[in-house]
Amino acid sequence: MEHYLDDLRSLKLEVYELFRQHPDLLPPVLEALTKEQQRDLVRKCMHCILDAGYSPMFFFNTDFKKYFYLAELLSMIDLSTTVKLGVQYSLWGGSVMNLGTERHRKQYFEDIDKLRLPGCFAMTELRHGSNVAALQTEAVLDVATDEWVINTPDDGALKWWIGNAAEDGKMGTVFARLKVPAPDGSGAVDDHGVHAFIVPLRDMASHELLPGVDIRDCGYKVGLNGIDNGMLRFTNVRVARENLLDRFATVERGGKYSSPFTASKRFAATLGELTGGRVGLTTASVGVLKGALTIAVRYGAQRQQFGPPDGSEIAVLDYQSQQQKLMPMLATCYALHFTKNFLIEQYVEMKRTKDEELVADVHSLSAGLKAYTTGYTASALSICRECCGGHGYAAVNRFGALRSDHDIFQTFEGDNTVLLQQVAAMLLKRYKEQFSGAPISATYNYLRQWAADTLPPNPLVSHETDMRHLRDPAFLVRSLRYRTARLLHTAALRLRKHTRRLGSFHAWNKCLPHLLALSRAHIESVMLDCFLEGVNKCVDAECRKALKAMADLFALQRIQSDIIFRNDDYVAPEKQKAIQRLIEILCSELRSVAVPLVDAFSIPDHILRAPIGLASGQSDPYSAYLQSMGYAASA
Ligand SMILES: CCCCCCCCCCCCC/C=C/C(=O)SCCNC(=O)CCNC(=O)[C@H](O)C(C)(C)COP(=O)(O)OP(=O)(O)OC[C@H]1O[C@@H](n2cnc3c(N)ncnc32)[C@H](O)[C@@H]1OP(=O)(O)O
Ligand SMILES: Cc1cc2nc3c(=O)[nH]c(=O)nc-3n(C[C@H](O)[C@H](O)[C@H](O)COP(=O)(O)OP(=O)(O)OC[C@H]3O[C@@H](n4cnc5c(N)ncnc54)[C@H](O)[C@@H]3O)c2cc1C
Repeated sequence: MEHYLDDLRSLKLEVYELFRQHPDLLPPVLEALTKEQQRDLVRKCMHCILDAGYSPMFFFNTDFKKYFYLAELLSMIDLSTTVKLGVQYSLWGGSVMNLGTERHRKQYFEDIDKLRLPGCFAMTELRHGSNVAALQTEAVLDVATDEWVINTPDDGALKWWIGNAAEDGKMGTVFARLKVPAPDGSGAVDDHGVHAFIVPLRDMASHELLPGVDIRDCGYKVGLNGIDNGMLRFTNVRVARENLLDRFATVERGGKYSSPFTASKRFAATLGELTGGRVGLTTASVGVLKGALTIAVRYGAQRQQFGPPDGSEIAVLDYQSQQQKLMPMLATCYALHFTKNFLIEQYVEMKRTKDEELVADVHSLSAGLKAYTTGYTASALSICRECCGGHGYAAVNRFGALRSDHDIFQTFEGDNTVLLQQVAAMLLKRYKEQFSGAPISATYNYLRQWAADTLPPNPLVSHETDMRHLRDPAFLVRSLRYRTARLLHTAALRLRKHTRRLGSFHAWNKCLPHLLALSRAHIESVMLDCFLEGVNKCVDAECRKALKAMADLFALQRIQSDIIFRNDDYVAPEKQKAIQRLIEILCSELRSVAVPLVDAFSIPDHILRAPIGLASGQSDPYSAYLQSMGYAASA
């Protein structure tokens, strides 16, 4: 394992060194580029990475840990480049490799890998984004010519937001309703639902749009303007029958459709292509969170404002308000660090075994963690900016660009609210299984003893205020599991009650806030488990002490802030007060090691590029900032 960590460390050093040698490729923060200039910069960045031998497709195909680590490394370099690479390799490349068969892999892998074949992942339409099953683009088989005829039936079916489409994409994986003649010869058409098709968009030589393909530019966005998102309309675009990505369903010459899977399993498999992108977005978002905290903690540790009448001014990080904003965030960042590593391990195992249970588990965990992480990072970016006061608002200190670019992480690759519901659905499914005696997979095995967990603790425990007890991992783990089990049990009861009267769809909607709370509770429970495993594996005593303090703070803050723990007297009032006191103590303790904890993210100054947050600025915090604003360097 140690050897592999060295491998990742050298990847980090090499990639960051690459950008030290090419500072011109780092997006400027002092001047606003047009979208065309940003797109050009992204193309140069991508080629620089590929020319240096970092082939994302090779990593994607052979070493997922490096692939996803590359996403984290690139996130503080430029999110447009990160996402554009993700579109090319995770989505366009991934869909061809994983929804297609050996024939498609042979035909396209090399050109996709070498960026000779820039491509798109055309799923979303104007009227449907989250609801993939309702997509309307159609692919009708013309039996006479043995071709699919791809059409956009109306404006609502215009493909929208498609990355790489407006300028660069030569081809795309287009998600369309597969329609073939009904086998009974009646002349009717069978609609087999959404499938994936390879559709050429532009001439390989002239780059002109092909007949029947109309592409418009989505124009300026809130951020990520280095990506050329486009709208696509197809008018009788003809592609060979072989262009159906036919790993999960086939159509023979003459139009016979067959699939070894049920429609739902086939749909799940098609959607499975999105899982890798969600893992990638999670790791990239953790990278942004680490960067934002590095800036805010370093700045807070040296920015002085006010002080006692008889003394000098103090660092703003010495104020409890600042500590209680940033230390729980630092703890959550470390929790997410360990959990995204767990997710990647699970993803690698899933790709190795193709185990159905694990596929479902990883779908749920990746959906939940992508939603949790990107939502947390989005709010953290605002809090970190605010913790830096006015100087956090200077473009040169990067919070603005990071916030604009990262914002959409909460929506694309699956809207967060929609994805969290996938977690609740999975938990309810496992909950029902446990009563039918079906095996419960690893991630959910704490549901096995949910009955015990949902019982309020005996009064001795709910009134226990001893610090050792409050920091006992058994208490912390059991509390978060109790919350999930309680929410799951009551959600199942409520759904059963309301379904009888409202039907399942409206019952689900009536319980939606409850279900979203259940999903978040589950994700936080998994995060604490991963965090404590990371603590136990840490060999350095000092480091382990700091990690344990953060793990305790992470869990205690969740217990302190969630009303459910007081509803059932799980935590009595005096225990709640003791928890609050302990949180303040832990924040104060962690403040003293906060800078080493963000230094440990080891984001070099030439990548961080925020003058108020540079490691080199710790002695004289203003010199780098003054220089960046055009003042001469201090002697
Ligand atoms: C080198 C650098 C690398 C960088 C890498 C980092 C970046 C990564 C890439 C970033 C790219 C960003 C650009 C953006 C691209 C996009 O946005 S692409 C489009 C994204 N769109 C979506 O995500 C659509 C979201 N909607 C859905 O996923 C589905 O519609 C749904 C909501 C999940 C399904 O809803 P519904 O129709 O109600 O069906 P269900 O009953 O819920 O599901 C049916 C069954 O399918 C299972 N399932 C669903 N999804 C998956 C999955 N992903 N994997 C496996 N299984 C799945 C679901 O559990 C159901 O199963 P059963 O219960 O057993 O029936
Ligand atoms: C910059 C950018 C790049 C993109 N790149 C691509 C790409 O390359 N390829 C591609 O195919 N797509 C891409 N997309 C589209 C993206 O995948 C969709 O925007 C996303 O899937 C959400 O769909 P939507 O925008 O239609 O929102 P909707 O699904 O309409 O959601 C709108 C609101 O309704 C809520 N909502 C929807 N359904 C429910 C529900 N069941 N329960 C509760 N609330 C609900 C959502 O939470 C959200 O707040 C991109 C989008 C952007 C902005």
